[in-house]
Amino acid sequence: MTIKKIAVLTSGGDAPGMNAAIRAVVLAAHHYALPTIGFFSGYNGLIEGSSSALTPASVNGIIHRGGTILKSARCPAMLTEQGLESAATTLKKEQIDALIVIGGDGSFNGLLALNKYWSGAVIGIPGTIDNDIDGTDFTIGFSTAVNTGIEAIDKIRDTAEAFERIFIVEVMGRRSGHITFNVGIASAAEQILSFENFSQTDEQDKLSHLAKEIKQAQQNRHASYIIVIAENLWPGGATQLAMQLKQTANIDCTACILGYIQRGGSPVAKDRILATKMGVAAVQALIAGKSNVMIGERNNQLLTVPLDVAVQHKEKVSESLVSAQENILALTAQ
Ligand SMILES: Nc1ncnc2c1ncn2[C@@H]1O[C@H](COP(=O)(O)OP(=O)(O)O)[C@@H](O)[C@H]1O
Ligand SMILES: O=P(O)(O)OC[C@H]1O[C@](O)(COP(=O)(O)O)[C@@H](O)[C@@H]1O
Repeated sequence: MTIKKIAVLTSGGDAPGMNAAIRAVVLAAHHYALPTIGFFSGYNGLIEGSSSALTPASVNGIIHRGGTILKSARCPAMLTEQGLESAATTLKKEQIDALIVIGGDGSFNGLLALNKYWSGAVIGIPGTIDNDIDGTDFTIGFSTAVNTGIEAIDKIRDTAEAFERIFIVEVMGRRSGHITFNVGIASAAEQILSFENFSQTDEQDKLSHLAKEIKQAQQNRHASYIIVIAENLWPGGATQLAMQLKQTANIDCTACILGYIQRGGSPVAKDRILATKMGVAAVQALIAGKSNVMIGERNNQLLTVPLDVAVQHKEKVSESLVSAQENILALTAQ
């Protein structure tokens, strides 16, 4: 099928670098003389027919901006037959031949579902701070989120040192520990608690182990102590863990939830460049007749990955990272 007109949208949790990806898609499409339109607010824009033509002028001056000029959303209507039919109707009405979606695994599942209602070509670009997509070493936004987490914890470390305090810092990642392990290791956290090294059945053991470790560190006059914990891991989160340490071992901890700060801000160089390469590759993949694939990058080489493979969640946080933390770097191991 010859591609004559393409559409692009951003969906799911926004990620720094999404604007850089939009820009690259629009500039590459312009280069190949393909008119492009952007749909607003994720799949809502498709269902409601909310869109705007995108030209090189529309993407001028956005490469350094966090968030997404096309806005993003979680769109429950896409989980219904009616929603999918409306989305397909809009694409047909606008005479779109190909749709590029910048988002996470949920957004890719949306593309796979849409396929049954619309025969155009679909391409995914991995944009999520969580890095939880198979077939690519990195997703757009992950590097910036990790840097933001490190910068925040470096600051927390200063006050923790001054007051000899224990902090429990909760970071994002939905159900995967890429952010937790990378931020924890790079900020020299004394402990990292994530899905890869903790299960909820270990709760009581972990609590007494942590209490023992913290008391040992206090005896050894470690001035500060930082535990980095993944969101959705400990029942009740960092605040509850701090309360339990107080109740069971009389240890005072301060809980600090980094939250959405990790999703915003200007993308670091790595995300701008990854996003730009992937945006160009997405348009080229369409021209080459590809569909139902995600653009990924492995060992610095761009590649295409079937969308149904990208969403499998088989790839985990590197074992060497987990093992280095557990056996060498954690205060426990020293
Ligand atoms: N199985 C599915 N079928 C159709 N659409 C889906 C499906 N899963 C997710 N989506 C769409 O993709 C959107 C984004 O997914 P979500 O999981 O929230 O974020 P992300 O893409 O960042 O993982 C959802 O709000 C929904 O509109
Ligand atoms: O913005 P919401 O809907 O509260 O979602 C929060 C979730 O979004 C994220 O920031 C990004 O996740 P996705 O990219 O999968 O949407 C997660 O780290 C976090 O768990």
